[in-house]
Amino acid sequence: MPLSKADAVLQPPLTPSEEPLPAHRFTSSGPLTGRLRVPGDKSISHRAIMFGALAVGETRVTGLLEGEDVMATAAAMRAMGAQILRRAPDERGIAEWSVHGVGVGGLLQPAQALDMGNSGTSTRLLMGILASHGVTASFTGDASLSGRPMRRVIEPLSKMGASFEASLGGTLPLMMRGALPAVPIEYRLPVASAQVKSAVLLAGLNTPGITTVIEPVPTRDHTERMLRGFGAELEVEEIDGERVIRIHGEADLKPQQVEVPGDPSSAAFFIVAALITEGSDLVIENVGLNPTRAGVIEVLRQMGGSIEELDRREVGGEPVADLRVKHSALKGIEVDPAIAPSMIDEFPVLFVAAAMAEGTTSTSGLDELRVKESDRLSAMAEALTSIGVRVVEHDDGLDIIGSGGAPLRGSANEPVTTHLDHRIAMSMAVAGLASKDGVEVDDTAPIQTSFPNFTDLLEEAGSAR
Ligand SMILES: O=C(O)C1=C[C@@H](OP(=O)(O)O)[C@@H](O)[C@H](O)C1
Ligand SMILES: C=C(OP(=O)(O)O)C(=O)O
Repeated sequence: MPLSKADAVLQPPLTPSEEPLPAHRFTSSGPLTGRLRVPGDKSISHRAIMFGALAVGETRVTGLLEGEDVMATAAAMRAMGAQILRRAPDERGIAEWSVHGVGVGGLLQPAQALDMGNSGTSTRLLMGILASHGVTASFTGDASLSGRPMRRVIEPLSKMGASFEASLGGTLPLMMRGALPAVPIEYRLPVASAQVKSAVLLAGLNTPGITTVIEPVPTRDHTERMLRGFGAELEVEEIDGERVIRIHGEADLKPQQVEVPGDPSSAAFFIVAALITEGSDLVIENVGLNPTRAGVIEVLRQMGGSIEELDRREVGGEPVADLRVKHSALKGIEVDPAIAPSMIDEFPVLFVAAAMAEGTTSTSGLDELRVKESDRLSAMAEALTSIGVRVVEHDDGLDIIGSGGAPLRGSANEPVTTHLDHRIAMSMAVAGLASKDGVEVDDTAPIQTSFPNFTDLLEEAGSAR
């Protein structure tokens, strides 16, 4: 379908700005109350655009996260032939995205390097998709992404026949050539990573035969759920405590209507903000509660947090509920490392909850946090220490000695450093709510990657100035 002029002007610019925003001071101002909705799930939004671009026909998506990471995925899929546009919001204010796909195997060679901005998910999943397309593509990214490990996908995708030229150390910028036909493999994940799992499964989509991924530790399963929803033949079996996932290649994907639930990783900032701010009683609507993502709720409850699930239902094939969160006296616990994969992005804000708890919270088994947008263990240890929290950093975790509910000191003079990491910026903003002097965050621009209206929502909920 050709784009009408009206539709065309609704295509937002998809290239992220790398301009830092001025430092912002987050301070306490009162309880968080009322009701709010966080934006759509980032993992599901990336996949909705990617799978829509690989289906034949029009996929429509509501609730899409319009953050820079997802826009980087959309720009890349456009550059390889998919038509992607945003329709004007309806009377309820809901904007719908339309993706006209090219079919599995139908992506075109991009004319320019694919700029992945800050997004690991875009990079690794697209490398998987292109591994079984006969195209050459280059990937670039910002300073944070250019430091993140890509060998974890290069290794299995090379076994499938793709070839790569990466920077020394296996990082971006890199150039790859997909294999046509690629060869199916059976791959046991050496690291608990949904991105690596997804890269191999997506390469399997256009590969003759059956590609198998064995997952010793379960990670988020949106790829499996959504690929099935788009009509791929995919089986999941549990054998000797491991998940064995098989995808049948040369698949035909059928376009879908996707409704993206609210992102539990974004909701976590507001859950912790309400738990640590006296007098808070906040409802966060429409939060995705896929069991492979909901670990943070369980851990915060173990710490004594009052988090109630209202109106449990299904949205877009995912369990969802409204969460009612009340201020609670938290206590420190030892966090079971086995729960880490189901809350891997929530540790920075969990450390803030721990800083306000009574006693010590110990965490371990978190080596993966060192290879996210920043080294999140050292970034959070440095940031929390600088606002007066007692933190002990270990190789694979942090121990945090909580204040027992007493306000944190805050950053009177020096802003905290966010290292181009949205989750460090938002976690330290939440810490600001519980501080005497407020917390100054050096650069809030990275927040645009996953939660563009974070500061506005925090203000609306009553606690930011
Ligand atoms: O598959 C995904 O959508 C994601 C997987 C996780 O990364 P890893 O697979 O590197 O753990 C997570 O940290 C990231 O935010 C999103
Ligand atoms: C790790 C994250 O994302 P990505 O790997 O896609 O950059 C995140 O959002 O916390």
